[in-house]
Amino acid sequence: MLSIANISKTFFAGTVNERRALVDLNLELAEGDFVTVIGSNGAGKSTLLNTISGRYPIDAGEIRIDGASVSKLKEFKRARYVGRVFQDPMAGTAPDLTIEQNLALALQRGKRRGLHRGITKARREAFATELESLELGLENRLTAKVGLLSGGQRQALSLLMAGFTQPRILLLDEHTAALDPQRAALVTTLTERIVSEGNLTTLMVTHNMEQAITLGNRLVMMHEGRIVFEANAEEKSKLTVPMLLAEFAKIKGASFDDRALLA
Ligand SMILES: Nc1ncnc2c1ncn2[C@@H]1O[C@H](COP(=O)(O)OP(=O)(O)OP(=O)(O)O)[C@@H](O)[C@H]1O
Repeated sequence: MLSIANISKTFFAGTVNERRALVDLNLELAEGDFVTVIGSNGAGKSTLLNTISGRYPIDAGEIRIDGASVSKLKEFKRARYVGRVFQDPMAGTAPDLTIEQNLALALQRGKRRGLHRGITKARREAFATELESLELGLENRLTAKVGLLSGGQRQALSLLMAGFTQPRILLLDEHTAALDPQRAALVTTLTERIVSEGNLTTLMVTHNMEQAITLGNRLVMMHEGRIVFEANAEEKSKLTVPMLLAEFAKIKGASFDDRALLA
């Protein structure tokens, strides 16, 4: 479904600031796979997501979605395949639009043709039902500007919107990291629900090893632009945090004060 073959990405190539963010990386996702991605700081996790979304062009290799190469497609053209929720709660929603306007935009993006833009009574009711499931009281605030919401509320809304668009790939980039533990737990539960209800093929970057083990059916560990450890569904079901730490310790040069180890 998503095929990443021998991709490389170097920033500032040939200068003193050269950074090899991805090095000949390969990853295949089957339909419905939910892969958690962990790794040291600067391992290339965000860059991997950014190359899939088209934010950064790759230097070499190929990215295919459903067999078709998207390597040369611009970010806005890939947006119809790719849903994304970032660490920054401010990034996924439009602050000056109301909750219902944000939801309507997301819905429109999912069904590209033959959809009128208006917010009908029926649609407003459908939005309210969806929002009710978040248990954040947002169903009563459909006409409130999204900029007024808390970080956790915005993240929950971003996820709901990503689910609406039925993306071929959902990219989650530390999307619970900026939230307090209670809100992070809520957004984590919502993530599981939206991914499983939509059978969404998902890549989720996290620094939280417990979360990386609990969520999804596969896990990959990155270091210096490469995948250095992988666990399939069966292996993952037996994984523990100490086992992951042991894998991490095998990596030459990985530092023990890395955030990834402390999460
Ligand atoms: N836009 C950019 N310009 C220059 N260098 C970049 C850019 N984005 C990433 N890099 C570099 O590429 C490497 C990989 O960075 P990336 O952000 O992908 O790592 P990460 O695994 O997501 O790290 P973290 O866990 O710290 O967020 C790093 O050396 C980083 O400095």
